[in-house]
Amino acid sequence: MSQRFTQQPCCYLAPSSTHRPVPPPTLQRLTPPRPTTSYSTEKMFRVRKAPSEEHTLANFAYVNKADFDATQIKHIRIDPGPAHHYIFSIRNDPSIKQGEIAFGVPHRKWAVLSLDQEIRVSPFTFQSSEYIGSIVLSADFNAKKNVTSEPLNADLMAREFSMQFGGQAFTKGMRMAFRFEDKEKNKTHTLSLTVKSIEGFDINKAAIAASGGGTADDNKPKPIEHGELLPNSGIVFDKEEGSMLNLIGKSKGKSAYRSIINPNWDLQQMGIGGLDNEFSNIFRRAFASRILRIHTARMREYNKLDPNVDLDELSKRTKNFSGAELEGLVRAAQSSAMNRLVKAGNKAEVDPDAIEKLMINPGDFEHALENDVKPQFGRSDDALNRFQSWGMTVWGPEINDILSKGDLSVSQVRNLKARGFKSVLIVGEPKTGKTSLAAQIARNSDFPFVKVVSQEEMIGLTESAKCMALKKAFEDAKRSKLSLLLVDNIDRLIDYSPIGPRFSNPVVQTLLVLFNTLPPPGHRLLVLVTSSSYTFLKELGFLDVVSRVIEVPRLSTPEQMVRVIQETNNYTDEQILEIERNLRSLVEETRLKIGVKHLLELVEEANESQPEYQVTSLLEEIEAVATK
Ligand SMILES: Nc1ncnc2c1ncn2[C@@H]1O[C@H](COP(=O)(O)OP(=O)(O)OP(=O)(O)O)[C@@H](O)[C@H]1O
Repeated sequence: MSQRFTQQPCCYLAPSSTHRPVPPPTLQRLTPPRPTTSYSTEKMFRVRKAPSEEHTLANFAYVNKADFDATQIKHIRIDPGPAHHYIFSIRNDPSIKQGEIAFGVPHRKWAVLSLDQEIRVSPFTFQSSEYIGSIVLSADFNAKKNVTSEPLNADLMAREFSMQFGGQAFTKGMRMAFRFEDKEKNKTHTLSLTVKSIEGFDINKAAIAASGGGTADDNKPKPIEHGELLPNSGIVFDKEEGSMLNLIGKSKGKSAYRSIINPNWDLQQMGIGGLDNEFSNIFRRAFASRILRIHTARMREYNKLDPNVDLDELSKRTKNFSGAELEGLVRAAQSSAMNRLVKAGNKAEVDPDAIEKLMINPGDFEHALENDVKPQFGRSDDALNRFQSWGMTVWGPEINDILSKGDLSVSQVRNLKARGFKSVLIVGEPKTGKTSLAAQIARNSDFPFVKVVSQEEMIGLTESAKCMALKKAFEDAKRSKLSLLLVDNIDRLIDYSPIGPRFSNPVVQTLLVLFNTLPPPGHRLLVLVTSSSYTFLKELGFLDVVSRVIEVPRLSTPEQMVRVIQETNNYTDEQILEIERNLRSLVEETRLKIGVKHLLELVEEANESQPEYQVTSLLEEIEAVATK
């Protein structure tokens, strides 16, 4: 039997009925080894809007066939700036002119693209290790007006998702819109999704391992940054933090553990047609035999560790954990296993054979990782997400400019040879989006250690305890080789009050010392600081210790304001025109300027009124700001 995949074109079994026509994605044939990215046909394109909502929902980037023929090129890579790139699947659309590339709003927000921006685009091909075994998506309603408390069936969503997007490219952090129809209830829901994590597998290595070659590691799923979705990839939905979404079903939630290969794994159905049965069986066995195997000395000694637990895999997932945190993790897994042996009734009873029956399994570690122990060191991805609750609207070139300046500081720190420390002050009026932009720079940096220091974590601390906490945050960051610390809202950290003015001198002095101390040799640190009190920081001497100042402006034109309002998806095209008309005269009369966060807050407030008054209410709120 040949180990190679056959050469016939393969097909994807399109769903028999979906609420909207989904173009059947053609799955790439698997021919090991797959070529890597080719830059030979790199071109410059201008960013445009996706022509319709349907285009946005199909999750592609759209180009003219004369530029890239989508029957030949499935995916592209765009390079909006020197430090980051994004991958999209493409479709041809005759309404897109040559030299143009169109994206829906979620994609533009994710890749921080402004309309008319010029970007470099090249064809992209995934490697054989970049097939998606499972993907975790966090979900929320795409607009407040669509919020419902009725339960949404995550299994149904997972099925729809794989039908709609099989063969497409997905990347960690990617945002997208997803519409699905609950046929039982005859309802359509539109959600916004963010890709939280992806596990990939190497289809070629797995085949080799299945026939006895390669190493044990070859057929394990591994976290990957991006990959191609197979119609049979495991799909798990989490609800976005703070979302009203009520998910039910097996495909939901953090605790849902789904095997990378489900029992009905059928390569024919996956669209990888033309394989003989023998190969399919070997392939299926290769994955069925993989499950996690972990051991810890004491537990193993007493035969309390399920042989399916895999320490190698676990150590990869916990590489940022300290010794104490690892110990805590093992203990949390133990107590999860113990809980299974406790019968809950009127009074809790422990199974009399608990000691014999106690067995710590992979699910216990999974549970402990998700719920109990989070590393002190590592990336504060959750915190960064929280700072961008409304996403990023590129309301003007100013945003790209700010992010490029941030990227430059990131590259400078990365390229420092010996030891290095740079700090960037991100200043602007209140509610202009400073923290969110700092979070975007942190996200783009891809540094292994990213931590946030904010007043929220220091509530209730005395002045000296606060100084200690700050010292510890800097020390922790300096311990890692390449770190980024986001010191959010320094004004609040130093208890600054313009009346007086008052501030905490010990905290200021501590920060000045910390900003003046280099990390140890071989260690590099970038600190991003946000503030609304430029003049005061200048008086304190802060500007002498920071390497760069980035200013975040307010929105000052009706076009910028309309763009932000439009991207909330709360208004019809007619309503947007009405808002635009009114804003034009208001801005002309009052020279109104408003921060992006402030404007988004007003949209949210206006949404609380009856639908027919929402536009009036929004305009009144904005007018009140303008005339204050
Ligand atoms: N282009 C943008 N730049 C920044 N934030 C944006 C942008 N587009 C949308 N947003 C959203 O606006 C909000 C900005 O809030 P953020 O806390 O960053 O503002 P801030 O200036 O730090 O506020 P404050 O002065 O109250 O501390 C976030 O929810 C973010 O998702």
